[in-house]
Amino acid sequence: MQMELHTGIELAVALTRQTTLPDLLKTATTQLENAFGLTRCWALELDLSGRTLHCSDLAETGEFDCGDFSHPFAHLLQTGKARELTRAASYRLDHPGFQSLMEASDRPKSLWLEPLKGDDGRTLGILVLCREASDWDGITAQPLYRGLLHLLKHQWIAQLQSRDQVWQRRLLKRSLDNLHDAETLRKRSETLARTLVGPSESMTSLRAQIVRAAGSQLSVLVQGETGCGKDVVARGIHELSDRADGPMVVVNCAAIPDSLLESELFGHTKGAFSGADQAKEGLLAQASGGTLFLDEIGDMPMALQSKLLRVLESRQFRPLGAQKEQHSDFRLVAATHQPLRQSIEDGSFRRDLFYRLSQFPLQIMPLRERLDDLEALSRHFIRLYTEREGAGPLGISSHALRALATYDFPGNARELRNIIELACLQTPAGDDIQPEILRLTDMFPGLAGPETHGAVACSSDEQVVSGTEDIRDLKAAAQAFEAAVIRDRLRQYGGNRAQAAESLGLPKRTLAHKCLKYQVAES
Ligand SMILES: Nc1ncnc2c1ncn2[C@@H]1O[C@H](COP(=O)(O)OP(=O)(O)OP(=O)(O)O)[C@@H](O)[C@H]1O
Repeated sequence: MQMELHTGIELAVALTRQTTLPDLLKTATTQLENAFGLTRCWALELDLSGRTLHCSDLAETGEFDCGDFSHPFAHLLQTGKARELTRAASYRLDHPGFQSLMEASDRPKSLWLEPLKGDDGRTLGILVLCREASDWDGITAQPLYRGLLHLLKHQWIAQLQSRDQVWQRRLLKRSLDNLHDAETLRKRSETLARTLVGPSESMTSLRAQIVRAAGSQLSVLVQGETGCGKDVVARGIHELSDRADGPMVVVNCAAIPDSLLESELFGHTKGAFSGADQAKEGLLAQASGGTLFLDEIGDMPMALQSKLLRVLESRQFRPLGAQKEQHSDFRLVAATHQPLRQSIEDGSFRRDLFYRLSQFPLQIMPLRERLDDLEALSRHFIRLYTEREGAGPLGISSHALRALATYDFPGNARELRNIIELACLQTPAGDDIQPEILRLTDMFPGLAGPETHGAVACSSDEQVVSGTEDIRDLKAAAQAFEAAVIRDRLRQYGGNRAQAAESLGLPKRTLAHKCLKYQVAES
């Protein structure tokens, strides 16, 4: 009796010391084997779904489907009653997992199958006791056996509960993290909405994408018609990124002559070419730690595209005339109003560079397709005007907003801004902008869409001459004519600037400049 008590206490201490369920089951089965002279003891654990018993000691075959009655455990779980199984009976069961359990137990003469349930009736699993004798009552009736089982069940439940708690804590943490992410996303989108204005669905979704893009290091390609806000988007990405304290270097690839673009980007050593009397750091190097914004990337010459691709792959580059390569840790944002896929087909843009640039593609819808943004944008531009000029109109009338909504804004938000600023100039401080002040069609008639083409916008000499009596401002009329011709020519060549420029006897860059100036969209 004394001995049994001593053994019982030792076993209990060993069981209560285990901190994981596998350790607990391992300790319990070893103790049962030692204390009762078993040849083997197995613990099978019921999984959370309650459909499968697992025996981790039987690596590959240790899974027992609770609905499969070709092994004895399904029946045992159903009845909930412990029972003996003889070696002879075991041969009749052809379940492969059960047969490997028998093999691993050296085919004992008798098995005792003991289902284990918690006090709440929840089934925990099964103990399988193996032995060369059939006298199970001699063991199962012992207080030590009953006591051990009781303690095992208690500890088993404690382990499951702590596993549940860990799981719950993890779930809670994950939900909190998600909530936190969503909250951060919402706050950043709100901040962005102060500079990238517009309540439309497409603007709201664009802001959310910008916040996501800003949180990554992926190269971003911003596409959209001229004047639709690509520059604002690029700045938003930089300012919301963890590089916000670093530089944002902006390069307009269309504005720098081809011959200079490479040395501007890569920099050069002293004497690298005639005229290079000073070494100059390139824009790639200046952008290190920050963001490099390559605007109008579609205008980058082919030879430079290959070099840029190499830089993007390694962030290494060699200034002109230099022996050594340099490293620059910049994040790239590129933008274009050109349909780059078309340029790839035409052979004027590298496909591999396109894919490198557009790891995170962003598309800005033209203003005419998101008229929901008109009012907010107009008020935003009025506010900017009054802040800058110190005075100006109070707002804009609903009639004026309706008038704006009838216009198709080929120059997008930039054109709206110009229209609003001109209207601000003509509206007395404290008044609202009225529709008659808005110069939607007469600033650049050629830009206002086919239905508003006036005489000046037509390309026929006769019509131009016949419309001259209306002209009050020769410079504006000449510009309008120029814009209309460019617009028509671009239409004729399906938006291909190179062909349009050639047909007008203009360098491509001059045409690009004029398109920017007159807000001429490609098609
Ligand atoms: N959603 C917007 N919210 C506030 N301002 C905007 C928005 N979109 C454009 N703007 C304003 O419109 C003008 C033109 O925008 P931006 O220069 O970003 O256009 P872009 O697409 O880069 O033009 P381009 O094709 O000529 O490079 C800027 O004054 C800019 O601040």
